[in-house]
Amino acid sequence: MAHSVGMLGQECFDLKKKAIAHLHDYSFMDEIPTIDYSLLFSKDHNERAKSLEHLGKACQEFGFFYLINGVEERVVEGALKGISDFFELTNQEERSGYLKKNSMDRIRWCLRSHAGENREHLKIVTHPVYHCPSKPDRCKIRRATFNLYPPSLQSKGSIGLAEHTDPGFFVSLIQDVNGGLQMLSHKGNWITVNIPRNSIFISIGDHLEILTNGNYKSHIHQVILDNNEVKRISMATLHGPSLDTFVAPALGFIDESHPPTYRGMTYKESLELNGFDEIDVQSSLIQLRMPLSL
Ligand SMILES: O=C(O)CCC(=O)C(=O)O
Ligand SMILES: [Fe+2]
Repeated sequence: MAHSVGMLGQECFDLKKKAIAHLHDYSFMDEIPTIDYSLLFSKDHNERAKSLEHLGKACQEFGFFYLINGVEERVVEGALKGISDFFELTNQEERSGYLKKNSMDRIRWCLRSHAGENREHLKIVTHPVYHCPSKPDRCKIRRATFNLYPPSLQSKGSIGLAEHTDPGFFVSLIQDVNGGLQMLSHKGNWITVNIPRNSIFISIGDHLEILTNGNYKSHIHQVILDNNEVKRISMATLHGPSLDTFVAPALGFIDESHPPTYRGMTYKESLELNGFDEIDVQSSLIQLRMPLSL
C-alpha cells in the first residue's frame, strides 16, 4: 500500500515537518525526503556541510528524494510542454518512424499495450551528440525517456510500467500529473511519488549502488495506471558516466568485513550485458552481483 500524508494524519505530518525543520533536518512529504539544492552550494560552510550530510542520509536511508531549488519551474513546464507537443502534434505513423532499426538508434519509439505495460515512449540519447526528433518544430526537449501513459478508465489497476530498477548513477524525473509512479521503500512498502511544485524527483540508479558497494540502493519502482483518469506524461532522464568508464565498488566502501558485492565492468558493457542496446537502458544489476560465499 502506498503511504500518503492522509494516512500519517495531516496534524502529525505538520508537527513532524515543523520539528524537523527546527532541527534543520530534511523535511518529509509522503515519506520522501526533500533536499534543497541551493543549500548544497551555500557560502556558509556549516550550512553546506549539514546539507551534504542530509543528502548522504537521504541517499542511504531512502535512495530517492525531491530536489527543490534546483531547476526553474519554467524549465520543467517547458520540457513537459515539449513532450506533450511531440505526442499531440505528430501522428502515430510519424512517431513509428522511430521504431527500432538497429543498435545504433539514437532516437527510438515504442508503443506497448499489454498486461505488463501500457505506455508509449520515446527514448533519446543526447550525449556526446545531441539528438532530438525533427517534428514538431517547437520540440526543444533534451534527453531521456518521454513516457505517455493512457488514462486508466478502461484499464483500471493495470500496469503502466512493470517493476524495475534503472541503470546509471541517478535518474531525474518530472511528471505532468501526480500519481502513478511508485517506489518500493527500504521497508518494503510502495510510496507514491507526488512531486511538489518547483521540484524534481531524484532516484539512485544501479551504478551508484555498485560504486558504493550497496551502501546506496537503486530502488525498484513501477507505474500503475489506476491513479490517473487522465493521460500522464513523464520524463525520466538517466545520468550515467561516459560509456567507457569502468564502474566497480570504490575502495572507500570495501574492507575486510565489506568485500565487493558487485563485479566491475564498463558502463557500456553493463548496459549491453543481457543483449540489449545502449538505448534500451535495461538493468543488469542482478547479473553484476557477486554470488554469496557461504
Ligand atoms: O513514468 C514514470 O514515472 C517512470 C518511468 C520510468 O521508471 C522509466 O522510464 O524508467
Ligand atoms: Fe525507471
